[in-house]
Amino acid sequence: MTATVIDGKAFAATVREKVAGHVARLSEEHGIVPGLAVVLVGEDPASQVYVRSKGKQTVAAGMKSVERKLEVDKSESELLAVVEELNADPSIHGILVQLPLPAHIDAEAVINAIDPAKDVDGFHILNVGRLGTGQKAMVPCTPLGCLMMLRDHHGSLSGLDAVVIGRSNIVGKPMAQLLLGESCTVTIAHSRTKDLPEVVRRADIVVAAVGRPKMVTGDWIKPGATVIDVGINRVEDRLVGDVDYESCAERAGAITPVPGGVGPMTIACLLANTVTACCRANGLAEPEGLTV
Ligand SMILES: NC(=O)C1=CN([C@@H]2O[C@H](COP(=O)(O)OP(=O)(O)OC[C@H]3O[C@@H](n4cnc5c(N)ncnc54)[C@H](OP(=O)(O)O)[C@@H]3O)[C@@H](O)[C@H]2O)C=CC1
Ligand SMILES: Nc1nc(=O)c2c([nH]1)NC[C@@H]1CN(c3ccc(C(=O)N[C@@H](CCC(=O)O)C(=O)O)cc3)C=[N+]21
Repeated sequence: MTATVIDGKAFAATVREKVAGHVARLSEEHGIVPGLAVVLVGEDPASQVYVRSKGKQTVAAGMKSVERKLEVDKSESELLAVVEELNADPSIHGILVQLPLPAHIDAEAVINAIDPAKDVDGFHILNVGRLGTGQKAMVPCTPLGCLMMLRDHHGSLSGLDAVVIGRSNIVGKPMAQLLLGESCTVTIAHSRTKDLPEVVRRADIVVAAVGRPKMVTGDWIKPGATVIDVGINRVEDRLVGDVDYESCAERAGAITPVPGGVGPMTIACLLANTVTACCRANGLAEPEGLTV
């Protein structure tokens, strides 16, 4: 079998088009412009690329984009002061603090200082709890993007066996919650999982979020399974996923490429979450098709 390629880049363009449509309506009917603020501490080159790309796409969708850059040696309280300022700014509906933060800053404290209504990353403890209990939450962008692609490909996910490799707070755990919400039978695998290949072989849906280039190989994949590759690894100046694309594409029913898969969907969902947050903040009906 040769897998269907799930084109995240094209899908993301359709999400951004929907976002732009909602933004235009907000502006025409209510005079409201959604605003997204991205805060970057330090000068990590990869982070700079993402932040620039987020800013450009935010503006292209008709929204306001604010970038706040802090030098790498700024203190936690200086960063918290920036977060407080953005929390209080009525023109800002979404706040994203780019991770990872330098080691001298307590990332958890910073995330939980963001107004949960503006937490477009969905990392605030209140949004994590809401997602876990099935209440209306801000949903983390990467898992949200993965779920949109899975729903589009499968329709119903009910009863499918899903294996999520990775248990981070930003990808693995919220991904597992979303799949559980879709009535999948969910297994979360991690570095202590015994016989990972055998666990993955049971899966109808595999989501790899590990950070190890090409770790998942074709012989782990149940024929016809859907493989979602979250991994972004820079190897000799090339981007490589956590999935060995060539061997997995031979067995899978569908697969996302890297680049051009989950990455573009993550940014599109960030824009979508900003519009959702803006509508909620203004007591307006939630735009359809932008969240779960
Ligand atoms: N496309 C996108 O938009 C995004 C991509 N990413 C990418 O996704 C990947 C994962 O990111 P993130 O979740 O932040 O990473 P983390 O490093 O926070 O988590 C990695 C997870 O993988 C597990 N793991 C590590 N080694 C193995 C192994 N040999 N076998 C099984 N599990 C293992 C770890 O297990 P344990 O908990 O036991 O240590 C951990 O749970 C990275 O490549 C990152 O760059 C991340 C965010 C967004
Ligand atoms: N608070 C916070 N929220 C995040 O969502 C967050 C973060 N911090 N820190 C870093 C990770 C990583 N991440 C990516 C976003 C887009 C691409 C993306 O667009 N990738 C393109 C390629 C980009 C390139 O060429 O470098 C692709 O896969 O096709 C990748 C990775 C968001 N993250």
